[in-house]
Amino acid sequence: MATRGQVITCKAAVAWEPNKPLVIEDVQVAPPQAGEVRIQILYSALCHTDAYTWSGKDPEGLFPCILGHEAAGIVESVGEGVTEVQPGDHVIPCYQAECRECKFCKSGKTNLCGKVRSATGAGVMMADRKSRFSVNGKSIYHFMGTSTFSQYTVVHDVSVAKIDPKAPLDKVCLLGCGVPTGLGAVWNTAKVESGSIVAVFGLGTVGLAVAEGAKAAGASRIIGIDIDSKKFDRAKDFGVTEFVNPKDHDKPIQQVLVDQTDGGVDYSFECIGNVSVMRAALECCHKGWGTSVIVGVAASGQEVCTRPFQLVTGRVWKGTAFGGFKSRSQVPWLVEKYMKKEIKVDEYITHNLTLAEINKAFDLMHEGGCLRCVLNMHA
Ligand SMILES: NC(=O)c1ccc[n+]([C@@H]2O[C@H](COP(=O)([O-])OP(=O)(O)OC[C@H]3O[C@@H](n4cnc5c(N)ncnc54)[C@H](O)[C@@H]3O)[C@@H](O)[C@H]2O)c1
Ligand SMILES: N[C@@H](CCC(=O)N[C@@H](CSCO)C(=O)NCC(=O)O)C(=O)O
Ligand SMILES: [Zn+2]
Ligand SMILES: [Zn+2]
Repeated sequence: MATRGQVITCKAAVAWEPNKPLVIEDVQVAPPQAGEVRIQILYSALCHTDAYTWSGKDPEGLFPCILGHEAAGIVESVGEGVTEVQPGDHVIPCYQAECRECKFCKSGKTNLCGKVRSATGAGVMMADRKSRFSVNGKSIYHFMGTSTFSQYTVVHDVSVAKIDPKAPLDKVCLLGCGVPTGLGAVWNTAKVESGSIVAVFGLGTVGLAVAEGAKAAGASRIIGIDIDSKKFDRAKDFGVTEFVNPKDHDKPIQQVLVDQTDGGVDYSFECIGNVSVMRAALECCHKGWGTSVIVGVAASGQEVCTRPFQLVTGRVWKGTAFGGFKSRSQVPWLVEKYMKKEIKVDEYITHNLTLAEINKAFDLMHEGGCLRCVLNMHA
């Protein structure tokens, strides 16, 4: 390829400062070093976590940076020693790496991987602790090891899932974050059994994917909780069987749910990032066995609390990152499930815009009607 080994200048949305509009810049993207992969990003969706870091509330947020972590593209070139992907491969960048060698990967107990986490948290690449992005010589930080709001990005080889080239990249880009997170929270983290009563707090993409996963797992009731009643009609298509708006009740929402479910739900999922709701989600669980899974990402300085008695009496509090899925191994499997129409993806896409329209896409995210907005990165 003509660009192999060369610096590529391309368009990217740069977050120069928290909360200031992203700026489409000509960005220089350095060639991949050993163990790295340069990807042409074709489609990138926006996730609530991008907005969270952009807002300045993420303790790991670094500026200037290139956000974005839910995307799909084609490998442009690879660095020395990269064997599992080659130029032309269709891939999904994975913010949760999978090296298959570290203590975490070998534990059999978690999907977290320790190999590159310190570098991705510091916005740099492992090899030299430097960024591959710059604008007129000024270094720009990476984000979550993916930085997909750029036409080209560089990621670690342990952070790339090779997928079926027949899969439509404008759709399967969603399998980089929100949909797997919700499905996996149910299937891997909670392990919901058939007949269970499930409560889902927050009916955005992640909450709807929880509902979809719970329906597939055979849940008998799936109660959707959201402060926006307009969410319910759409939620029914994803498996939600009942809807509760906390604003319609004087009692705390946990009490409302306990009353409606003969003592509490079997499983609850917090898909908002609000620590008060996290508490409610735990406390609406059934005494003795109810399990609550935290999926939402809360702002710096926020802490969860409850009476320890809630746990003493058998409720279990858990959290999940990327739904517990092993990224490189299982993202291709999720793509296959989509191709066989076993999981929804298209249904989560409510808007399609271009990279140049990225600020409008973030505005849409804060409106109730938007689930996922997919950006065409080269239109
Ligand atoms: N753990 C992970 O790996 C992971 C992965 C992806 C996203 N996330 C996080 O999951 C959360 C949800 O993401 P999303 O993209 O679905 O977000 P979203 O903004 O689309 O959805 C959130 C929903 O919560 C509702 N809501 C807000 N406040 C509420 C309240 N007090 N009570 C009830 N409902 C309320 C909103 O109306 C909205 O429907 C975010 O915090 C995101 O950062 C975590
Ligand atoms: N940097 C934040 C934490 C953000 C966070 O929890 N990220 C989730 C993925 S959200 C995707 O939309 C995650 O996977 N966390 C595990 C990890 O980052 O290793 C903070 O510090 O609060
Ligand atoms: Zn995300
Ligand atoms: Zn690992």
